[in-house]
Amino acid sequence: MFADPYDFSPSHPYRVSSSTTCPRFAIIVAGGTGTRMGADRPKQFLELAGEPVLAHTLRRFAEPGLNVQELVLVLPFDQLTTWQRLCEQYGIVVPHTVVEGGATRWASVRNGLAHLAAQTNGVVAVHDGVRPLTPQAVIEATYQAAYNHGAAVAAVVPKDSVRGLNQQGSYALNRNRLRLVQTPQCFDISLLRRAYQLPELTTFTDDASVVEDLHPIHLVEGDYRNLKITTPEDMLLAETLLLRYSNL
Ligand SMILES: Nc1ccn([C@@H]2O[C@H](COP(=O)(O)OP(=O)(O)OP(=O)(O)O)[C@@H](O)[C@H]2O)c(=O)n1
Ligand SMILES: C[C@](O)(CO)[C@H](O)COP(=O)(O)O
Repeated sequence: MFADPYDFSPSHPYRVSSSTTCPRFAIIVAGGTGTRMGADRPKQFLELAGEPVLAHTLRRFAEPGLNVQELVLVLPFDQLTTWQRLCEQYGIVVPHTVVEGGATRWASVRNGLAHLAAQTNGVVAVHDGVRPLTPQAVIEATYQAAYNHGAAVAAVVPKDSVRGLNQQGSYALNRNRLRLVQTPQCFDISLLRRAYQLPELTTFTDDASVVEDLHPIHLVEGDYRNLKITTPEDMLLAETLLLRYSNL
């Protein structure tokens, strides 16, 4: 269904050293306000199974087996002390660096990337702070695939039928030729930096859409449990999944 993420052909330009020695970084974007959630605070701070959503997400990337060197957390500029208080209240001790976000997701990623300006070599993952259920295997496979291909994104096959809209009404789309895109989205760090030096477009919805004019995007099999908390019912679903799958 997906191209093999472990393509070890010797000629690939991105395979310059063994993947275990290639530095890994992560930018967790949590600079949004959560308008669609409609809660009394940004959804990344809501309590999910006893902890803020963001604490679950950070822990996924702090797993020792992943070997992530630096975790950059992007927050709304006016919520830095809120997060500091939550860390104290819930005893969140995952090492991370906090960076102020921007007006759009694109601007938040760019700020996170600016913090990694000294890093010239390695793979960087960009991940939504509101995806607290990403399995380790998906994170590892996406880092690996970016090491092998330069740019890799987790995605799943749509489960529902899909229709496009036209002047007459709507028409059926072949869902076997479509993918629903998730995060993490992992990139060679120099490639991502080049892409984020270009102007922001209104068509950008994720990092793959920022990079794709410069480099092909390799798809890695994602996971249906890797949901993005967007509207209130997602909180119920996420809580159920977290309790059911404690060892994702
Ligand atoms: N200026 C922004 C906007 C979004 N994000 C982050 O990007 C991820 C995906 O965005 P989305 O689910 O749309 O979050 P919000 O923008 O907070 O939600 P909404 O669109 O409903 O306001 C979230 O982790 C969000 O915090 C960000 O870092 N900076
Ligand atoms: C990046 C993303 O999570 C991939 O599915 C998604 O595009 C974010 O979209 P949103 O418009 O910020 O909700």
